[in-house]
Amino acid sequence: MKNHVLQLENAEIYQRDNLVLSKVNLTINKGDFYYLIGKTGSGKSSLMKTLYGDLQLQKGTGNIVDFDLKTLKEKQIPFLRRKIGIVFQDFKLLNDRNVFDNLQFVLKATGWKDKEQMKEKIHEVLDKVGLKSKYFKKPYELSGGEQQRVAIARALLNDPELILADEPTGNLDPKTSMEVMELLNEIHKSGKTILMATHDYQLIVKFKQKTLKCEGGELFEVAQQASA
Ligand SMILES: Nc1ncnc2c1ncn2[C@@H]1O[C@H](COP(=O)(O)OP(=O)(O)OP(=O)(O)O)[C@@H](O)[C@H]1O
Repeated sequence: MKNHVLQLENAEIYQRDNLVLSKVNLTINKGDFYYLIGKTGSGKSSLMKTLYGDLQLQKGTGNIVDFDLKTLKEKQIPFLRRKIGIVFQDFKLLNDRNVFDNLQFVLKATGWKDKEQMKEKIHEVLDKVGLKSKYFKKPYELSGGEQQRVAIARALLNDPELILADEPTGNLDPKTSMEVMELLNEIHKSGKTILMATHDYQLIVKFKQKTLKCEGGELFEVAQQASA
């Protein structure tokens, strides 16, 4: 039985005409947690963007949650994004609506219709991130850590096969970063697969996981406590 949710073989990652990473070979299996580290400009975000269909995979092969990245068409991208949860550094919540409506917006956009089922799902994911009582708050009424928890709840809505987190603690202070990391760790332990780009070596040392590094235009696995 196929066990991987992501597989790249001899992939080349481009930003326009610039080759950012070459010879990328990567397999992420169900239940894995990988950090993605590397100096600024080394290609972490470019790799992430390729994985969620924001950049086209031009060379090599790539398969993510059963989508072929090489032949991925614009109209398939929303379907790909239903099967992966994405968490960004800057949360990307809609400030003109409350937490509940932020989450309902995503459910409606991904095909949910039944109001009761949506309500149940929203309360379930908010409960998971410890924010059940704050569903009526607007994002700007929440702390940075709480906003990131909402973004994580949003990523969980469609029970994703893979969570891609691009610097999820990048805008948070060290204590809040630890709390968000503990949450991601819990989510991982509940069976989710996670790939997380980060600069935060304190987190990497405290929460040891397998680690990939972008360096010199290539990607490779490193020992767990490596520093940049
Ligand atoms: N939109 C873009 N157009 C052209 N080149 C880009 C674009 N975005 C990034 N690049 C270039 O691609 C390379 C990799 O950048 P990328 O953002 O993937 O690095 P990163 O490791 O995520 O850096 P950071 O840690 O600062 O976020 C850099 O040389 C960068 O200048």
